[in-house]
Amino acid sequence: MHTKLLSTVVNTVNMGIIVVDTNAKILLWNQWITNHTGISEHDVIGCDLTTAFNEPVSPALIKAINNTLSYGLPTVLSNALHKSPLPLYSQLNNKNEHTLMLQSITVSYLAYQNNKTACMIQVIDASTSLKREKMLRSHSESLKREAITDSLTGIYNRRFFDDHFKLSIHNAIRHKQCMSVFLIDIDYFKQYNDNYGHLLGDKTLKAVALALKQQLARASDMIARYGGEEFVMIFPNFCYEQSVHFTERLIKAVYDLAIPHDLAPPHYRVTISIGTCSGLPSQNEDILDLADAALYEAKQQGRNRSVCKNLDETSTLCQN
Ligand SMILES: Nc1nc2c(ncn2[C@@H]2O[C@H](COP(=O)(O)OP(=O)(O)OP(=O)(O)O)[C@@H](O)[C@H]2O)c(=O)[nH]1
Repeated sequence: MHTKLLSTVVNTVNMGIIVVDTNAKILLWNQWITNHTGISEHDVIGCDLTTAFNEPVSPALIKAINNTLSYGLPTVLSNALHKSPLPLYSQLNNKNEHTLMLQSITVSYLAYQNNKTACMIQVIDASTSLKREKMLRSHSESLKREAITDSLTGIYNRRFFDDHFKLSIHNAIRHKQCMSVFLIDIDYFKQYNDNYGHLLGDKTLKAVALALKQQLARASDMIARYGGEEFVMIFPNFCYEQSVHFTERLIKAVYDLAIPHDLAPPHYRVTISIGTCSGLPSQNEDILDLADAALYEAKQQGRNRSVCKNLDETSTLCQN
């Protein structure tokens, strides 16, 4: 009665069980293994494990069995290193396509009646847990990405900028390298929204963000949405003279989008103003505050222009 119950359990359990003797001859082969090989227990009892399957068994598993039998200790085959030690198929129909099952295998030492010893191979289908793990990893990566991305424009958001800015200042001071900060603001954007509506305003914000982003050439350069219709760029190892030339490119890139703006004289199209500050920073706020002051000056001077400040010489250059 008890033996029958045990046999039912062994053949119902949702895992593969193979037991081999000290000569690697098969003593037990449960229904799960049959389901995933198409080979019945009856055909393999007494056969050598290496010949029971019609395909090769991984040498790592043979080694694990030998080790377990020699030292009486269990062995776990990591499924990161050994994906499919046994020729098992999740769905036998797929056998022709050779989609082997991903497996987690544990080899255990068995000591039973009259000092007999054997080795039990337990197999779990790791495909589902690996798939779940992969899904969770990709979900957590996309959550991380979302947390630092501005949902409207797809560029980095203010949160990312705040962290990145601190790190950039730290690196610039540490390596004694100049850096540049650019604050970029769309001109007369309130009037644009009032005249064309919020939806078109959003579309224009996206177009401007993309045009600005396309000007970035180095992986180390960063653009983020600073707030509303304002953007910020941080360029490490980028000095005053370079930033002066670069602002010209930014202004032209947005001007060339040729987005009509009937309430923005004298060009009557969407333009930007830029305030920049470059040099070797000393304190976090200095460089950003100076870029902000430069942006204010650019607005005061008529917009569609940049004002560039040099932190090292505290000189200012205005361009239009
Ligand atoms: N469509 C849209 N508008 C936004 C968004 N965020 C901020 N704005 C608008 O941007 C406008 C900014 O207006 P202001 O700060 O007065 O600046 P401005 O009209 O561009 O004037 P200047 O900067 O002086 O040229 C406001 O009308 C905000 O509602 C957004 O996500 N979408």
